[in-house]
Amino acid sequence: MIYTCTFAPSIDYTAYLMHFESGALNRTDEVYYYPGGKGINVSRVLSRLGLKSRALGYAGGFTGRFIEEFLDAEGIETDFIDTGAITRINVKIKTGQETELNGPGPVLGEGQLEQLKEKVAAMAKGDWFVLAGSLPASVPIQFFKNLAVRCKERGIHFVLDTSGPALKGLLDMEPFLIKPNEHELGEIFGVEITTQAQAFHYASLLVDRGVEYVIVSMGGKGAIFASREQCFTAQAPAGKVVNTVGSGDSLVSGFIASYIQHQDPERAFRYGVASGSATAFRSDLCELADVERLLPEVTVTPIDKGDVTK
Ligand SMILES: Nc1ncnc2c1ncn2[C@@H]1O[C@H](COP(=O)(O)OP(=O)(O)OP(=O)(O)O)[C@@H](O)[C@H]1O
Ligand SMILES: O=P(O)(O)OC[C@@]1(O)O[C@H](CO)[C@@H](O)[C@@H]1O
Repeated sequence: MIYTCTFAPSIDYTAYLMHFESGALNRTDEVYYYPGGKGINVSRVLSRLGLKSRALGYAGGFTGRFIEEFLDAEGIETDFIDTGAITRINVKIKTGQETELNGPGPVLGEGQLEQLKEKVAAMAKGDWFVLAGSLPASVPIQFFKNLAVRCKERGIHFVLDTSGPALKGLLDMEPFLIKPNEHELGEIFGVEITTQAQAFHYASLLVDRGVEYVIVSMGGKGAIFASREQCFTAQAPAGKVVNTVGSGDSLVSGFIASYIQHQDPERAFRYGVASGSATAFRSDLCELADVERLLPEVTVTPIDKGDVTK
């Protein structure tokens, strides 16, 4: 079973308008309400790619109910722990440029953390635990480390897609896959990363620290893949960008979906990049047909590890 875990889900209130002026009354043209949060996006894309998953995490209030009902209507199993508070609404403003306003995550007590621990304890060898999205700063990093240790001990694939101090704090837990974007990777090392060569250099340092697969997503510039054995670059296909929210999560889903079927990292990487771009070219997340159509347009090139320089 694939379990996704979103500590801070959201409703993504996505508004399209021609111009946005800060400090003025703006009226929107079209609006959409999507269930959001990185783990939830991973579950939604997996479902579109034909894979079952169970969405874990924390939700509450009328917004939490909206998310559960939406996922239920899409046939996605949920098992959220009640926060007793209203789950955040994140505002995504689309004017050609993309502006985001993300709310704070929930405040959690020990009992609520214990409940998640029990769910992870019940997972079995070969399962996947995808911990994605921001993690509340109030939860001690040791809590997440313990979850990662549990995954390692039980042969559960631990996929980590978070940012900031939580990402930095969990790198040494030997996750199976991490997928920072170029900014998140730069944050780990306190540098700015703009080229694939730089991304390779720093991704390789993470592989040396024990991460099995590192994918660095770079928006329209594509992505890079690094592991102990192989390195690849991928060029993203060209297309009309509509909404890139969730494109990174779609990359993670596409990778997992293909990897489960073929255990081939290169093939999974290509499928992941096609999934990421397919989402960038739609208002909501990608559908299987979009991914299959874009797949031949993704160029994956092997890189000699010896050629990886800054
Ligand atoms: N402008 C674009 N054109 C083509 N493909 C894109 C574009 N932006 C994103 N993608 C695709 O989506 C993948 C992930 O994008 P990105 O690096 O923006 O992820 P991210 O920052 O983690 O996104 P999010 O956090 O919103 O999910 C890229 O590797 C690429 O395949
Ligand atoms: O605030 P976080 O948890 O870092 O990111 C949350 C978020 O921006 O990420 C998803 C896209 O990846 C959106 O659905 C959601 O609104």
